[in-house]
Amino acid sequence: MIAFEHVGKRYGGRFEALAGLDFHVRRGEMVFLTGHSGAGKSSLLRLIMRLERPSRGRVMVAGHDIDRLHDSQVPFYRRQIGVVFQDHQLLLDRSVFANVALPLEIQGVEPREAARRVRAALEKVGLLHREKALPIELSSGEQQRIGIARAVVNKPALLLADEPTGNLDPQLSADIMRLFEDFNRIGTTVMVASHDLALIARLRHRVLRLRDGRLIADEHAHEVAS
Ligand SMILES: Nc1ncnc2c1ncn2[C@@H]1O[C@H](COP(=O)(O)OP(=O)(O)OP(=O)(O)O)[C@@H](O)[C@H]1O
Repeated sequence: MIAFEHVGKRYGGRFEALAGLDFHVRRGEMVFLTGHSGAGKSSLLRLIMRLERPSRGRVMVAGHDIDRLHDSQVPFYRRQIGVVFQDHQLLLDRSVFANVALPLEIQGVEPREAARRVRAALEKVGLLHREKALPIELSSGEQQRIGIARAVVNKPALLLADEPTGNLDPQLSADIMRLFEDFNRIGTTVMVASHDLALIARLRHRVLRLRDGRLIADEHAHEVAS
């Protein structure tokens, strides 16, 4: 699903945020990405989303070198990736329903079909009963669930999350990670950047560890546990 081949990223021509990255993520895998602040986790995710382009090497997603996508193909490409941010980035003056519907609205999905898909996504994150609420009326854990519903409403093959539990207490963080596991179980490839080492260790998935822009460990569940 994802292949990094000797990938490097420089910002402003001098600073190397990522260097010599080589790894593969198989379709259907769930992977954590960890490392200190500034290690390059967000940069790596931004390369996959093609919000940034590599200074070196190739980023392959679903068999395509995404650097070779024509500008006109990029919006279509991005729509196939669900993205969850730490601060969920919900529109505060729109209902829960409208927030989750937004990606479908942008694509021009027919309203009845969109409503069906929005409700299915809300049901998966356990918040169908809050569809009329405004984001401000929800707890931070619930807001993050809405962010996840919006990310999956398109049924993306790939789900990326950048510190999705950054602001949540341990119990809510575990609940959110369990949701990612649910989507992974139904076939979605999931990559979650997180610095919550205790939680990551408990969940027993593969862990890619970055330090100063380099991959210093690629640990599979059995190695993490031992
Ligand atoms: N657009 C940019 N221009 C210049 N430097 C950048 C840019 N984006 C990131 N960097 C730098 O690249 C390095 C990696 O940053 P990145 O945000 O990818 O790390 P991170 O592991 O996600 O950190 P954090 O957990 O703090 O978000 C940092 O030193 C950062 O300052």
